[in-house]
Amino acid sequence: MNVDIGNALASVASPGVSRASLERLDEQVAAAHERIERGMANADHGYEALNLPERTDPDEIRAAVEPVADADALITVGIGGSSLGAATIVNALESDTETVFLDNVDPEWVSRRLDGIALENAAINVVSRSGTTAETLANFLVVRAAFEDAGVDWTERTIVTTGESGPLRNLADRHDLPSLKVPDGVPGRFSALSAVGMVAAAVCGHDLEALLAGAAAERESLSGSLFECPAYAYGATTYALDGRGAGINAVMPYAESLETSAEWFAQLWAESLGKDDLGQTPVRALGVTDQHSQLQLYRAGPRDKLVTFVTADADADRSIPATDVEELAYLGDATLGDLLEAEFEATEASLAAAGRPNVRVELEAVDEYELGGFLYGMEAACVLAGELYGVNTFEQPAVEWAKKATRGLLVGGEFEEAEAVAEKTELRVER
Ligand SMILES: O=P(O)(O)OC[C@H]1O[C@H](O)[C@H](O)[C@@H](O)[C@@H]1O
Repeated sequence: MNVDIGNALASVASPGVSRASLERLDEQVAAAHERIERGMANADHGYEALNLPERTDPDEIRAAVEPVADADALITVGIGGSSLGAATIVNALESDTETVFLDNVDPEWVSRRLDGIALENAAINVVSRSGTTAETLANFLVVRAAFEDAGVDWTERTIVTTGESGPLRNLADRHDLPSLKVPDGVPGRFSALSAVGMVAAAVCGHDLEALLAGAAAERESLSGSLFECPAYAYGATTYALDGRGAGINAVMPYAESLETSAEWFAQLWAESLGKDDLGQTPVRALGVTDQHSQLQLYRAGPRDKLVTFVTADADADRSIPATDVEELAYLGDATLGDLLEAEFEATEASLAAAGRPNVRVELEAVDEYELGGFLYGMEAACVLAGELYGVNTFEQPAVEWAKKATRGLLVGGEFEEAEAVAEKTELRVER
């Protein structure tokens, strides 16, 4: 990936960061890079994620999915980092395999998605690092029962990706299911370039080697200077802008195929950096659609946000038919791709003209190689930002309270968190 941070400079935007400030910040980037390189060399927890291009074995993944390589449909059961990386890759690329990601427990939605799939030749990709995540286990039990009700042997259609122990590992062992191990030392949100994110890609027939090659190329670009490394340029610029008031980062891909990547980025950024009262709030947006939705706020609302445009050269285009409607004649000489490109450039310039900081992240295409580079690059940007914030990038203790409250509400027992639910302060306004 390449980045263009020109519209984040103080000469363009407020808040903005001066080139001199970036040059001073570059000294911290160099020190952070040394820590990152050390962490990678030692395979330390979290930093190990940046070793995945060398650690992930595509042959091992393909061998595990071989029994279901012919699947017409793939149901991925996981949540958070155990779903979003896979969904980003699969939703970005074309495949004949119908894919469903069950990462919520909304009963109507789960039923509608399941009822819409012919289970006879479908496969189940169940993913959970801990093997204990309530939503994933609940959905897996529901999906398994649906297979049984359809008379389909789920044990012949299920791939498990989980840790060395836990309920899912026990299930895989008990039924001798094809299984893969989540990589040690890699938090879920950083695991897209491992079996966690790539089993789904393998079933869909995507090029795993190209994904990893793109990531490896991004790995090679990591250097001690933000002026030489796109990932660090992005991580350092977002950190500097947050420190100057841009506490919100709206990620706005100009490609429908990259919409899910904004959801993946939101977890990566929020769960890694949202600690110690610090962190930048990711907002998911989509170009051109949000030009007719959120752009008003981005251009004329509070000066508290950065817009991250993600662009990719599309390989397919489509002409806009000529029309005799005079007001629309200007469209008839263009293609949809021309219109999308013009709208992106106009929106980018519109924000710059209003002094609103924005950054461009450029992919040369939406293909496995570029996707691998983007996933790796944003992960490296996040690791760098975490070093600059001085937070523990790789843990997420704040998500545990709600889990305990949920357990307490469902099973009772000694969960003070559940008692807090009963003590909610109310001020109801009813029709
Ligand atoms: O992979 P699992 O153990 O099922 O965890 C799935 C997700 O839930 C956890 O609560 C964390 O918030 C995420 O970082 C993680 O990716």
